[in-house]
Amino acid sequence: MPLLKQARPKVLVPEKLSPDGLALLRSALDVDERKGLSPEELLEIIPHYEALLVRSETKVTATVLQAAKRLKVVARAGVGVDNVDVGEATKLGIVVVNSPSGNIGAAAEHTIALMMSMARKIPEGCASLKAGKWERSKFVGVEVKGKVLGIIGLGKVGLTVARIAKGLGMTVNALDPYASPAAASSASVTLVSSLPELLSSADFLTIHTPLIASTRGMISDAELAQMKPGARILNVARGGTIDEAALLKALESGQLSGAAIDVFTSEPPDPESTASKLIAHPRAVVTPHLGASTVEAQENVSVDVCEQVLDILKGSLPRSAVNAPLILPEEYQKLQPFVRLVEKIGNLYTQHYASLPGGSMARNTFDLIYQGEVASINNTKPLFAALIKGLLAPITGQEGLNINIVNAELVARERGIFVSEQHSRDPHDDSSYSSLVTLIARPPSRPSSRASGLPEKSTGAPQLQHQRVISGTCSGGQPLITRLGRFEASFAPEGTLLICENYDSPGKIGVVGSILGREGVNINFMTVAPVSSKLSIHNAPSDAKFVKDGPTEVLSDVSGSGKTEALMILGVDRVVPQQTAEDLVQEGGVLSACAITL
Ligand SMILES: NC(=O)c1ccc[n+]([C@@H]2O[C@H](COP(=O)([O-])OP(=O)(O)OC[C@H]3O[C@@H](n4cnc5c(N)ncnc54)[C@H](O)[C@@H]3O)[C@@H](O)[C@H]2O)c1
Ligand SMILES: O=C(O)[C@H](O)COP(=O)(O)O
Repeated sequence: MPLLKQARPKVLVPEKLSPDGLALLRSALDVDERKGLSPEELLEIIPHYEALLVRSETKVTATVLQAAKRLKVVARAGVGVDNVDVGEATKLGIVVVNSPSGNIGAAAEHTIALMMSMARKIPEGCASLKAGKWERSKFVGVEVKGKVLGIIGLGKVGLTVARIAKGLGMTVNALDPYASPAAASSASVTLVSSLPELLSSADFLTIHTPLIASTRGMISDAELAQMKPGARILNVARGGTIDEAALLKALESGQLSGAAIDVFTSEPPDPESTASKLIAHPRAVVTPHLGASTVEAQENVSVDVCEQVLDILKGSLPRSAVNAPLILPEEYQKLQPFVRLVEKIGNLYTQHYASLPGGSMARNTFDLIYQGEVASINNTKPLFAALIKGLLAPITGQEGLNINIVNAELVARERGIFVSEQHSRDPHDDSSYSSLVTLIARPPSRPSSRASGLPEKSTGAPQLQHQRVISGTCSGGQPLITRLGRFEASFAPEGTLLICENYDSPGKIGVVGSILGREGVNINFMTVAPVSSKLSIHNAPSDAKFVKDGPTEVLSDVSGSGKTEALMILGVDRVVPQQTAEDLVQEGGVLSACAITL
């Protein structure tokens, strides 16, 4: 029989990307280069892809992201992610990565190239000569040496521009409320405290900020009027930071001697737009968003983001995620087994306790307690995300599967789930394990259960409600459940399990086995979990902790029957029908039977 070939993840590349990065992808993924897609075509094909690689042209809108059913990552081969709806991607659990430093040098050199071109009228001289003319006196320029360069945004590109400009003999002033004074001073840049101060001192003004609320339209009529008459302006950052109509007016009036622009509010500009009039102005030096267009920069950004795409599709964390927390690879290695454990604990919680009176989501406030070695992990975001995923996966289907460190907090907030994470390095009571993770569901307080509209039904057994606790550890890198409610357990949370609560009496196993056998359900393994003699959980809301409890008999006889209870956990080979679970209670005499799949 021919072997079924497993489908490889698919990557859509709708823009020109350097082949160096794409070559890395081809070993593991199907790379689909589809340049020139219309927005409608993109929307139509995006459901087939696990990854999308773009530059600044493709508009990755909320509609595109919502249509992308399998998308795990949007990779921006460059810096600016303003063409990606990062908020929507976060909601959907799609990681957005970029290449924050691959094209800094290219953008800075392009800025300097435009400044020199504008100062020395290179484009005009070149065009004139190509037109067969020899016009020398018409193209007299100015020198930059000894002039003042004003920089708005002293980030990676801004600082690189500043260093080159210093080398050209310029004085450099900068405005950036978040810039490091040490970095500015080491580049001999004077940080000024206000925009008017920067504008009035600059012979050349250059913008190197992202396009955000505080920078949109930051240079308009009023600001241009504050500049020295005859000053020159540059924008190699983002269209929209300078008001194009105001800039055109300032060029026409002669307030500005020149403008050098690489980026526009709409790209490519509409032929009827103000931007197109600006482009046509004789004292404007313009390029079609070429700041990052060097062979070197394109290789850098392509390799950078393609490596990250591979990481994400392998299940690791990328190094430059725009919407995910930074977790170092070595820390992640340590976390990984516990991520699986916590997800299993959450999943087990919902499936097991949802079958009890009151239902799982009657409780929405949890304590997640890390004890022993695991408590030394500081960045527990992946564990938090795993818990939310585990809790919700059994009741939300596809949405549950899409929960990850990108959107876990948002999802938890939207669903009103509160988790208090607690670290305790003190040795825990069960010292046979080096690490222990415990989930405790707090009983709903009266006002909040009313507010949530999910009142918990009384089971007539308040002690049971107080024992919604699951503990686990990692043994040989594999998850192991060590406590389920009042019972001291030891089972791997894998596959289909039947969890039966019963009185610990001879012959019970045989009865259960024969009922299951009658239904064609095979038992793979069985383990009995006695009532724990060691631990109990006190219901302290904010500082839940383990304490030694009273005499064992009190715990063993929570039902008040005088008999000893135990939990029987059976690993079975197929899903157990609800009717069979009911038969186990009716005919088999077990107290409760709950079938779960982990
Ligand atoms: N034209 C191109 O091809 C090209 C190439 C690379 C980068 N870029 C663009 O250049 C810009 C800068 O890139 P970067 O890598 O230096 O980014 P960066 O994040 O390193 O630097 C941006 C700086 O702007 C500062 N800033 C933010 N708001 C500000 C405000 N209101 N006033 C003053 N400063 C403010 C920040 O503090 C930061 O220091 C981005 O918009 C990027 O997309 C364009
Ligand atoms: O933000 C960036 O990295 C630049 O604007 C480059 O854009 P590009 O990849 O479309 O050239």
